[in-house]
Amino acid sequence: MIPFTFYRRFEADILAGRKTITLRHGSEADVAPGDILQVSRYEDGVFFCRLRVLAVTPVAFSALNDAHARQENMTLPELKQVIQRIYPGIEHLTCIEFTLC
Ligand SMILES: CC(=O)Nc1ccn([C@@H]2O[C@H](CO)[C@@H](O)[C@H]2O)c(=O)n1
Repeated sequence: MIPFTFYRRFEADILAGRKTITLRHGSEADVAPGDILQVSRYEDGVFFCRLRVLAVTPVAFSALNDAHARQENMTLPELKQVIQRIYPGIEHLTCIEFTLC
């Protein structure tokens, strides 16, 4: 089981199945299809679910599209703004697609 965190503001969307991908950079993206993620909130470490990784795909920031945004339950401008805040200036991202266990 791989420990993994999300900001707490995404907890409800993940538990409801409205958010089915996350875009990560560097060692945070070190997962493979079939891995089980033990997911807790970044802010307080509270466990809230297990996720199974379905796919791991490289994606450039400039190639993000409406399909990515839909899977994040955001608009594309919202998603780009969120990512620019978390990973300023980073072009190389990894899209991790998941499902609730
Ligand atoms: C807590 C932590 O370690 N890191 C991150 C990094 C990203 N994300 C979310 O994934 C999507 C694309 O980046 C957006 O919805 C982000 O807000 C997150 O929740 N937590």
